Amino acid sequence: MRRAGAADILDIAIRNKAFRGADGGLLAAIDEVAFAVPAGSFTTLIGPSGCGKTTTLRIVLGLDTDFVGHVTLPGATPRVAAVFQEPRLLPWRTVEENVRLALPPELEGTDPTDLFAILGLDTMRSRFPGELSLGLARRAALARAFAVEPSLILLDEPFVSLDEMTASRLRALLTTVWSARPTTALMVTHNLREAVELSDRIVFLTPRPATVRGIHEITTPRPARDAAWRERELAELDRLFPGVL
Ligand SMILES: Nc1ncnc2c1ncn2[C@@H]1O[C@H](COP(=O)(O)OP(=O)(O)OP(=O)(O)O)[C@@H](O)[C@H]1O
Repeated sequence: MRRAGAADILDIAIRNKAFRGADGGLLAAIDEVAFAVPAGSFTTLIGPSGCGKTTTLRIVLGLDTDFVGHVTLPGATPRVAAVFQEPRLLPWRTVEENVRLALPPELEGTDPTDLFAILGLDTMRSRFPGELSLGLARRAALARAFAVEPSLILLDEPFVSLDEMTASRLRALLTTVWSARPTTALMVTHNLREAVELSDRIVFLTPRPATVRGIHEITTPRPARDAAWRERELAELDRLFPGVL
């Protein structure tokens, strides 16, 4: 069951999610994953490979409705944007056209110049996706997601398969664009360093079938999260949640 509500938080309460295998048997993917993402916060979902993270995002997106539980989306008229591992840009459209085509009717004609500037895409507007590196294509996907002024943005491993320098630059750009256009955000990652750099809260999942192992709040302001702070935070998380590193 799925219902959209007027509350400003994202409320996820998945009580059970199973897949039917080719042999007809059931594979339990999620046992109980229940947590809230406060309005305007950045929450990260982290857990072992195959534990049910993408399944959770697909349920929140409404792409999978075959589960027990409920999801309440934030905003009086929820608008959800998603950024996937593959940028999923239309190859026959320019970067700017890709962004403009995603706009809902009420935002049609909105000038994306500021957004392109924040994301360092000013000179890429008339390029086609095939002319972009993976890092630039991911920036274009971020521009498209933020352009729709979402009440919720979902990010599924948006920095995976990038070299560390490109990923680090993209993380900084995400922080900048998210600060300029604050919205409720839920990201899935395998990378705990990335999670502590970006998040207000981290939700740790158990191996499949997923349950919430624990939730860690981070109150340190992002500009104060320097290398020394990050190492201390990671050590603390390893103490609280052994094996997460
Ligand atoms: N359509 C499907 N049919 C059958 N099983 C599926 C389907 N989608 C996912 N699964 C299984 O459900 C479990 C959870 O998958 P999911 O993709 O959500 O995990 P994940 O935590 O995102 O994994 P990863 O970290 O490797 O990306 C896995 O065992 C997966 O094989």
